[in-house]
Amino acid sequence: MASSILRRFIPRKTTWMYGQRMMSSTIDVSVDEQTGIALMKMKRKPVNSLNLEFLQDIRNTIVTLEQNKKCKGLILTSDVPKIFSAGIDILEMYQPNEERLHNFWRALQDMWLQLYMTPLATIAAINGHSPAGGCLISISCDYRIMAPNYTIGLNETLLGIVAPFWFKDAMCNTVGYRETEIALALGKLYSTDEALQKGLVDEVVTSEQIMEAAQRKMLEYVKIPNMARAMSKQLMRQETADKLCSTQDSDVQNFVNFCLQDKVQQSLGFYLEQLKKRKSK
Ligand SMILES: CC/C=C\C/C=C\C/C=C\CCC/C=C/C(=O)SCCNC(=O)CCNC(=O)[C@H](O)C(C)(C)COP(=O)(O)OP(=O)(O)OC[C@H]1O[C@@H](n2cnc3c(N)ncnc32)[C@H](O)[C@@H]1OP(=O)(O)O
Repeated sequence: MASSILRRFIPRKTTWMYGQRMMSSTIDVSVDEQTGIALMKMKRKPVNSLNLEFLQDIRNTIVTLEQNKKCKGLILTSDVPKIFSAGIDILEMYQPNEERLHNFWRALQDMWLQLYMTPLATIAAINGHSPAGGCLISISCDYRIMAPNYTIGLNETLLGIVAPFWFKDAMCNTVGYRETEIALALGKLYSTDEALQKGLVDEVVTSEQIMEAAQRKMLEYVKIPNMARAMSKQLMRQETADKLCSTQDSDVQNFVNFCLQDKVQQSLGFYLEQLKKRKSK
């Protein structure tokens, strides 16, 4: 069901499958073949930040699950306490190797296209903070359930960087144009309650209840005839995905040019310093 454009990219194999379990160093996946529901836990310590290899692993996992005829739905969550994902690994953008920077952004694009357009039903069980790239993963799922007392949002401007148009589009499709405009300008990180109020997440339950709630909601999704559900998703999302598909190379070049600017490097260095200082307080 994912567009033929997406099928062109054959990902590197780094995920191993043992029966109904798949393992890599950063991801743990199990598939319940009775219900057709897969559970993917991100476990790239300390904060599930998204580096090149982790992005490839996430994408490979989705591709492998799509090929499993028994799998209909995917629940994404974190195995790292209190953090869903800290977003892009800032060290990929700070003082980068230019070739790796190209590959990194391409991997982020490809992971996003795979997740956003997957015919699998997807639910994010957001059991921790979810800034920037973490928010992107969440809003790319079909449904979001979040635990209380965490934050989520596209906070890029706080780092002196800009959310690319496809982050913006995914956010607009979730909370609407005006809310996205405010959120991007201010680098807004929403509390769980605010996120629920704005429709950035669909449900709030305690951390203890989140997996049960995700399973319950997923059963609703996988009960719907598969092809009809997947085609409805495609109907809603294809236009947004195509916008990136048709400009992937120039988007990579824009990103690389942007990152290599002295001002951007200074901002990223400053932000990393603040993160370390915050820790030592
Ligand atoms: C017109 C437009 C033109 C051009 C545009 C073109 C292109 C666009 C350009 C750029 C787009 C980039 C899009 C970017 C997306 C992103 O995702 S950027 C990342 C944003 N993420 C954050 O801001 C999160 C920062 N982290 C935190 O807030 C906290 O760490 C946390 C709340 C997630 C967790 O808090 P704690 O549990 O207290 O943990 P610590 O803060 O102590 O962190 C532990 C450890 O991890 C390091 N770390 C944290 N986050 C990151 C990260 N994202 N990347 C790398 N490293 C991270 C932190 O520094 C600590 O390290 P150590 O001190 O232990 O070494």
